[in-house]
Amino acid sequence: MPDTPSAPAPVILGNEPGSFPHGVLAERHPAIVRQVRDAFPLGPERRRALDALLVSCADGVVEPLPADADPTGRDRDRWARWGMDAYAGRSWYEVPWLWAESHFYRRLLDAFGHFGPGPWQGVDPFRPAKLAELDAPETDEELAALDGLDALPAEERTRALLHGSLWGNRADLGFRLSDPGAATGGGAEPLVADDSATLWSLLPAPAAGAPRREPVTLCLVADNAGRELVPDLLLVAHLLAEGRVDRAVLHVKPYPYYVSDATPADVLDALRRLVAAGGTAAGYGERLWTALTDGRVTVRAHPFSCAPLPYADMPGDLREDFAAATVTVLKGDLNYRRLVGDRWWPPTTSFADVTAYFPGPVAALRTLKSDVVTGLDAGTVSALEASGERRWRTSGTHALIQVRR
Ligand SMILES: O=P(O)(O)OC[C@H]1O[C@](O)(CO)[C@@H](O)[C@@H]1O
Repeated sequence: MPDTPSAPAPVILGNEPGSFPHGVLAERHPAIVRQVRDAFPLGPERRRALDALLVSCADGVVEPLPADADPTGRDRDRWARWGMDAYAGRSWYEVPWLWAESHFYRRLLDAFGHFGPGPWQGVDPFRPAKLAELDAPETDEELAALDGLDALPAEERTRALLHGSLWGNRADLGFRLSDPGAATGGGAEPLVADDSATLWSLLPAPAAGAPRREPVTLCLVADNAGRELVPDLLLVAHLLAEGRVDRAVLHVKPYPYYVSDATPADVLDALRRLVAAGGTAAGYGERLWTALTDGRVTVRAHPFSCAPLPYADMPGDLREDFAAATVTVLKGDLNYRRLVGDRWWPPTTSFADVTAYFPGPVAALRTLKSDVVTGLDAGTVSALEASGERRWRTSGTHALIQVRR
């Protein structure tokens, strides 16, 4: 029996040296700043801004967004609503870890000049790494392997594409920065929760000759670009082709975020990659291209997708989007943190209870890359604890499929 929480668990902070969140703030963030600094021929002003961010990461406090951080002024208002007034002046390590990480990326883009005006306005500082991943031989191999799918029975093909999308979440560039081995470990890794049968009960394959039913809409809240987004797109194309889904809304980030998170530009890159791949992959790519042009698939980049807050705080228009979907599938670790709240839940806490606020059926497809987890049964937790694998929560070697109808 899952445990119903009697009160919210403590929010995860990054203030404990030696903990995973502390390492992200103290080590990963400076490494990301240096990577961006080295990847572009930035002028002195931008380099100074990035160096100032490095100093701030080491021992600084959260500062209000400067007046020139956002030419439209709208983003400053948003950050005010998202907690800036409460957190400005406090240490990066003492505010919620989710907030600190999310805000770091906003500051990094600022320092880089992404919000302009200037030559780097609109440029994605992570694009070189994203494109390298999309062009890697491993991507060719993964796409060529799709040719073998046609021989599989329909249900196995669907399962293979779901698992491709799930484990594609291990391909996360920010993750690899500090743990290069983690994303490449071979072999099928164990699922710690698998509600895929519930997912398919929400998206059944239409039986031949069955009466027309209500249109089925899938909301897919994407995570990383490149080798995660490609299998996400394949899954969407497949569900459309099978008639399990009539329409799909793909949510991506409005600006570069958490190194490899997908933006609209990344959707185009991935789609072009599919279409150019030939074979079965190109067939999926072309189907998706058509579905985008006829409106069955739409792409949305909502500002809240880059908010430093849990989905429980989502605004009304986004709530309506999710409420209109037959099911919303959230990809990846960060979306999971935002879905269940980035808290020290006991792992057996009921997933259904902590997502009860979500405006409709919701599914999480996630590899475990941070401490938060819910919805595990007690036996699974004991087995994980007994396995001697200290980092099962954070190493990306385990995954889950959780669904709340
Ligand atoms: O790409 P994903 O699966 O959302 O994972 C990103 C994860 O990486 C981190 O930045 C560090 O692990 C987490 O904060 C975040 O949850």
